[in-house]
Amino acid sequence: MSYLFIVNPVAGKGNGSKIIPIIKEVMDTYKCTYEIKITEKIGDAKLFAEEAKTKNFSIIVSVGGDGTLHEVVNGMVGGLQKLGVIPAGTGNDFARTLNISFNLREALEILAKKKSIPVDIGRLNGKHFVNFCSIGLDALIAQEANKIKKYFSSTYSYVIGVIKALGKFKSLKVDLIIDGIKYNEEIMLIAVCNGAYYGGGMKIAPNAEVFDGQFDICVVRKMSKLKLLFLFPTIFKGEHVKYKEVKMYRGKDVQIFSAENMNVNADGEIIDNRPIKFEAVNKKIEVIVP
Ligand SMILES: Nc1ncnc2c1ncn2[C@@H]1O[C@H](COP(=O)(O)OP(=O)(O)OP(=O)(O)O)[C@@H](O)[C@H]1O
Repeated sequence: MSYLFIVNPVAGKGNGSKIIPIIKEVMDTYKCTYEIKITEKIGDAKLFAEEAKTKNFSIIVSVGGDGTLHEVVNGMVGGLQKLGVIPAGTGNDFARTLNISFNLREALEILAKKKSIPVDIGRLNGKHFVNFCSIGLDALIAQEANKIKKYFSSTYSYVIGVIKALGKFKSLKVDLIIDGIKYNEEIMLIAVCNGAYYGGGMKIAPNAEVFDGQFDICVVRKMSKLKLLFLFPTIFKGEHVKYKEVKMYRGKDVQIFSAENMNVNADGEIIDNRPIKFEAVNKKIEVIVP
């Protein structure tokens, strides 16, 4: 049983590189065989995970944040290896959903114990995502937050992103089709969630389960920007669902059409993608969990 650690050294403002001696120490203690590969640029994590599919590794470990994990999963999907998640990024929302400890030594010990469960992932026009995808105000917030998140905490970057994006954003008219049922909506944002958290700990889909084969879909309908400012802090505890403008749906196939331009925020990375068609893929990846 051999581990491949794919380490993003710049994740979490440099957390990724600090963890390497701890990986060696814990893996040696548990007498595990392992290899460490360090990413140098965007795309490396996906490439390393893809290459590992034909090699003798049984567990591929993403050491970084949700962006690194997104790449690793896209590289390893279709292979036989299990996935390990070491939360060394700024947000680490998927690790939060899976209850993986943010204490790196504890997270490594979880890996060494090798207990695993099958989890769902999402597919967007042939590519995959682990945690969520969103459109609307949310994608604009991520764009703004990404510009500054190297310098500030993820929550602070997110809040600044909200304020900047609110200044620019106009609501979007969309056709939302969930499992064949069409809803005409005018929205501020739609989040299609596999996991419960996004944005560094915001509980956007409080009842989401990663093994039910379905997405939890959060639709925030058109509202005044002032009201939205009051709504945002309530997402941290999942209390936004009490607002009448917030509607939660559940479904396996989700399509979104709009005459207007839509960017998609996929696990925190912005992609321009049309048509937008999400598909929940049930129990696609075996993940090491506590
Ligand atoms: N050596 C590198 N130099 C610069 N960027 C890199 C390097 N290796 C990987 N990357 C890119 O860094 C980006 C950010 O990584 P990641 O999302 O894992 O960390 P984070 O932003 O700190 O965490 P989170 O997404 O949980 O907030 C990813 O898009 C990844 O492709």
